[in-house]
Amino acid sequence: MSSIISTSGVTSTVKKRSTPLVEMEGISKIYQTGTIALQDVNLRIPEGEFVSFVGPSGCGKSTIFRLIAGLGDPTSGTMRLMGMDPADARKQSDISFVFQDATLLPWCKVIDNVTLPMELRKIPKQERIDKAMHVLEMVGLQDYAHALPRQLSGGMKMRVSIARALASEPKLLLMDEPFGALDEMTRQTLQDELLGIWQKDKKMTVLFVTHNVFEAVYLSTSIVVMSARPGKIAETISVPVPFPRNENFRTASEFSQIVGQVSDVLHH
Ligand SMILES: Nc1ncnc2c1ncn2[C@@H]1O[C@H](COP(=O)(O)OP(=O)(O)OP(=O)(O)O)[C@@H](O)[C@H]1O
Repeated sequence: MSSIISTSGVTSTVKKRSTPLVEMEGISKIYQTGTIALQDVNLRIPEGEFVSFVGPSGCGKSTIFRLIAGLGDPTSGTMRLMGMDPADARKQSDISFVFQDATLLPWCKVIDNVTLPMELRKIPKQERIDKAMHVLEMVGLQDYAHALPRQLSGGMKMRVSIARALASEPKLLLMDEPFGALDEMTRQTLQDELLGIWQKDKKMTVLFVTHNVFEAVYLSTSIVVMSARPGKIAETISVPVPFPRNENFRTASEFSQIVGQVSDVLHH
């Protein structure tokens, strides 16, 4: 089991020898308003991990994602993606985003929503349709390719959003509270589907923001627990439980023990 990462000043063991997919060293971000969103963040995430970020509102989770995606620069510190300068890495490989709001274009059919980013990147029409149908099948929506978003439930809309993100075969998938607006049953179904997709493609790394500690423990190989004002990594907790995980894990003593461990760090 590879593990990650570090907390401010303390770097934990990285058993995997390959270049980390995401590497942050002494990253700070101060917005123009003077808010110190991140202070001295050190992070090393090997390829193929599923890492969740939890922490109080405003601790800088989305800021970390924005820096990785290139939506703004750090105030200080160094960052490398896939062992490269971030701008070069972003040109070479895809980084996809999924947000809490599925952000589908309401007047476009499901398939057109999924193919749109590929169209913008000038991928030939037949190729983008083939890829879109493939990812829609992965999320079980192949029969809804020609439906409009308003004909779908909240969970189905999120599946379309995930399919759209997967269509470009990203090396890195950033998910910012994707299941936050869904009911518990739908959320759990989508968690299992997402894990199934991630396991099929061992090279895709997923970074996942959630406020739900149970969700973080169920999904992740490691959990980055953050603290606020200023935003820092309080601790990184490994979840050394093999995949595939299923309902039995949710009721296992190991599960509640790790939930307790994460909650303890969150509340201190
Ligand atoms: N564009 C911005 N300009 C100024 N301050 C900002 C900006 N974006 C975020 N902040 C501030 O930076 C801090 C970190 O915000 P961020 O959105 O990264 O936190 P978060 O952990 O994702 O929060 P939440 O869990 O509520 O989504 C907050 O205090 C926020 O108000």
